[in-house]
Amino acid sequence: MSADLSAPASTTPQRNPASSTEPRPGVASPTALDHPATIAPPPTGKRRPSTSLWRFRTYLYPFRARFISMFVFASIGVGASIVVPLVTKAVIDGPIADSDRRGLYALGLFALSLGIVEALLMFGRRWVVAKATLGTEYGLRTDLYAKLQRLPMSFHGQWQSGQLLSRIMNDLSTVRRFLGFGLLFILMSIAQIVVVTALLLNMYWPLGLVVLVSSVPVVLLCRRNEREYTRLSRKIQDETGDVASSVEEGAHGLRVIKAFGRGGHVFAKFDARSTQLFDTSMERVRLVSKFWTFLEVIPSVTLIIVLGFGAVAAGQGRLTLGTLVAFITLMLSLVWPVAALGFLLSQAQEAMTAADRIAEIFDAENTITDGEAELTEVRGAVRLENVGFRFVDGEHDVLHDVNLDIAPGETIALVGATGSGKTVFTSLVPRLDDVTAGRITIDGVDIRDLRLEQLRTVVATAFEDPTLFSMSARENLTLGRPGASDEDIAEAIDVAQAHFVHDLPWGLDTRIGEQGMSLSGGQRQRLALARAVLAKPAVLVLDDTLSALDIHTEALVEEALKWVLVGVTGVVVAHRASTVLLADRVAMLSGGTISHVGTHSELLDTVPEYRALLSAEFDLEQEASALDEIAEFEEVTR
Ligand SMILES: Nc1ncnc2c1ncn2[C@@H]1O[C@H](COP(=O)(O)OP(=O)(O)OP(=O)(O)O)[C@@H](O)[C@H]1O
Repeated sequence: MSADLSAPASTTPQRNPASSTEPRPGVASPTALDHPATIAPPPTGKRRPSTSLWRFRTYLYPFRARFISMFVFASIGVGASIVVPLVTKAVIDGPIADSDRRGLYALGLFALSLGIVEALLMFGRRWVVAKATLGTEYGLRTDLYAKLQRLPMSFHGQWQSGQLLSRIMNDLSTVRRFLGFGLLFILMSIAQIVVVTALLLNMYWPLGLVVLVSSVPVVLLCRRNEREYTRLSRKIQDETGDVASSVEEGAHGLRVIKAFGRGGHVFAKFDARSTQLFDTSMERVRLVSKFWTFLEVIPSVTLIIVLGFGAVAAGQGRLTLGTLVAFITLMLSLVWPVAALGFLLSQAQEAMTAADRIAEIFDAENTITDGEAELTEVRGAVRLENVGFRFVDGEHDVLHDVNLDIAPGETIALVGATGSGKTVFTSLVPRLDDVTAGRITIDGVDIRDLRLEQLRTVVATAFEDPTLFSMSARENLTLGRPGASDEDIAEAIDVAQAHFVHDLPWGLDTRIGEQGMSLSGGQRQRLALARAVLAKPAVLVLDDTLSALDIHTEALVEEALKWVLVGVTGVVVAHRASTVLLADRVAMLSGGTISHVGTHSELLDTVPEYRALLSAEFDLEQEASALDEIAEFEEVTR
């Protein structure tokens, strides 16, 4: 008997495409577990862990035939292993005592057949169980990933991605190991202990009683260790998540770490977390070692007692030699189930805490839920009515009383100081976050009433921090419109001035490195911009997408954007006068609300704060163009 110790594969979490993921056929529906909770659960669970594991039973249903076969095979196998000592007894007390050669062959053949049946059943059990447990793990993992995709940005802001990674990989594997191995053997061990003890009592009750009494300290010890083992298991699982977070942050932030020469500092932090994990794991090993030692001692002591009393009883003729041999063989067959029970119960505890950690994600409140309304003809009129927003853990509103009417086809430039809430504003339109006050409508329909899939087709967003996925440039581009034609792709590339993709080694089929790190910041932004443009939305939201472009490329992209924004309702976060000029009107964010709306020249004339904001940018532009001139001069004079 061997535990399945296959190491879980690792993966890197990436930002979500906004689409929801449909459950796969043959896999339990995610809604089976998607109970909305009133508040997001804390990272450490307070519920009874066994409840979480029990909830996941629906994932076993598609494989019930296999699980039932597994139990049937295992039960027959255990039955066969119990019958063999009884046959031995019959052989010793019958054919051997009576020198009956034919009887000896018959019983010997029977015992041999039992052994073969047992081996075949073990093979059958392993074969049927593999698909069932891997399928259960697959179903759970798919639904967990789908749930993560549906959860709002506020959830992902609160959770470390390493913790999510450790739950979706390690904890799920722990649950799978328990379902495929631990649970079966706990039940089989208990059944074997009960049946064999009953047989022993029936064979010769005084010795049976000795065996029965010896199980009392085992049960007591299991109960005593249970709480401590659960606590340590939970701690180890949380600390594994912390280590995964360190690795993930270290890998993503490697450039910053190297640039600041903080490798030693970051390593020390990682080392501290790893050491903590090592210490807790050792603490659990110590607990288990003490427990096991005790469990190993009990059967040995029992065996000595049984052997002593058994020999005396056999000498006095109170039991036959065959019965004594069968008694001892049966009793020895209990050593493994009794000793394994401790390990199996620990595995059960571990699986329960793992299930608890997984349930915390399933229980997280999905605040961004699908509406039912559908826009038949999209015009793209966007209206914000008394909109307010506060982060879940925030103490004050980031936005309040925001009112704005954007006509179909109109472009609004959103201008405001750093931290004034521009990014928050842009995240509210595609419902990456939901307003906490007021409402946003598109063509008069509250966006919370719209089907999310339609909303995110109507609204396309390009972010300040352009996330690219580990896939080809083409796949990255067509994320929002998978069926886009080559002409559409070429047009979007043209608009976003992303022609550099054609110079990549395999052109559009070049795989962009993890998080697009093999591209420059400006290239990534242009690709992300092309992605948003390609989606052909009615409402295009650009959150400072021009910030990483040099002045010349920015001018080219801006020129192209003029054409993109024709006939599209646009919200463009702008820092520079040149970007503002793309818009029909400017909305200025100040003090958490839209303080002024008007044309660029109106605001320049009447709002000193606006003037100050843009002139600061103008100064920076002047500085940048001066630097460009110096660079050009150096290039020429080199
Ligand atoms: N997850 C969060 N939890 C709490 N507060 C946040 C969170 N994210 C942003 N904020 C706060 O919300 C405010 C608005 O942030 P936002 O990113 O929208 O500013 P911004 O105008 O886009 O700034 P910038 O021009 O620098 O990009 C800031 O004060 C910021 O600190």
